[in-house]
Amino acid sequence: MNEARAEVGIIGGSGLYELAELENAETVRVETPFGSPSDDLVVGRICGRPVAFVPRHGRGHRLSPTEIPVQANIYALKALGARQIISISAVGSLREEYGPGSLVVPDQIVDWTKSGRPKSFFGDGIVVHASVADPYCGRLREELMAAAYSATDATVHDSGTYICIEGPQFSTRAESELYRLLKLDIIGMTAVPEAKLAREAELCYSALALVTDYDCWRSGEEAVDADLVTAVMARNADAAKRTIVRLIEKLPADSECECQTALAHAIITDRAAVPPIVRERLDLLIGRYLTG
Ligand SMILES: CSC[C@H]1O[C@H](OP(=O)(O)O)[C@H](O)[C@@H]1O
Ligand SMILES: Nc1ncnc2[nH]cnc12
Repeated sequence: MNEARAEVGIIGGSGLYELAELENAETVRVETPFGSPSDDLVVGRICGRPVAFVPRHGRGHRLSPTEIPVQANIYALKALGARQIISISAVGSLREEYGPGSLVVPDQIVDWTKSGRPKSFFGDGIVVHASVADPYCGRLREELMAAAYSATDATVHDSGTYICIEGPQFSTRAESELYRLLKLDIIGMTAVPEAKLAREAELCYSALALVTDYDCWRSGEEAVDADLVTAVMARNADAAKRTIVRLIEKLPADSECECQTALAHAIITDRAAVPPIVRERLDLLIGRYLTG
């Protein structure tokens, strides 16, 4: 296993494929029992704190939301030592008040994915039922909001439900209207299974969502397309980067959190029945719960 080289992991989304703020940056290739991450990771320092970065779609945006090796990305960040993850995403808005250019720190997720993306590290002889009632870390959300307020002039929304669709197509107008009727706030294609796997890996996980568009529900507005998302992200990526730097600058060094014991009451399988090969594969994630 790799040495602990990161405290914080950053997952970059559409429009955020590099993090120039990382000092003494070094590229590292990490292999995991769940395959290769989206791309090489970069480890370095921000405000003296060790940080690892991975672009979830790969450099050059080669991976569709369905193709992202999310298990490998989360596992690789944990293997490098990260205990907290900040996810950066472009999202569409389903509400008038969440205008393009604003930032949202979501607090809930609705999973509307359909392809059967791998959503758990577990199975093959071990059953783990983690709670994702609150899929984002409350403590890290507070830190992230404070950082966004103080480091940017953008409007920051302190809550929002993110509906994760399968993609890669954007929604139909009827779908977009349906999501609005359901009182959902923002829409994207990547929060699932990322948030769920971070919880299974007992990592604190919070997201900074950058609103790029009004999807296709708003009359008088062009329906979203990829070029629009890219253009708005190009204008707003700096706000995300400033927020990350401020967050890391202020982040307490010893943040104890319940996310870090999320599986303490989640493993239902008789420990004696867990196959040795599964034990070995999951050692980094749950080895401490399988001893004895
Ligand atoms: C480029 S538009 C659609 C694309 O953007 C969002 O990605 P991410 O969450 O990684 O910023 C959305 O989920 C889609 O993957
Ligand atoms: N309208 C939208 N739908 C899904 N994903 C998005 N990412 C950015 N805008 C989006």
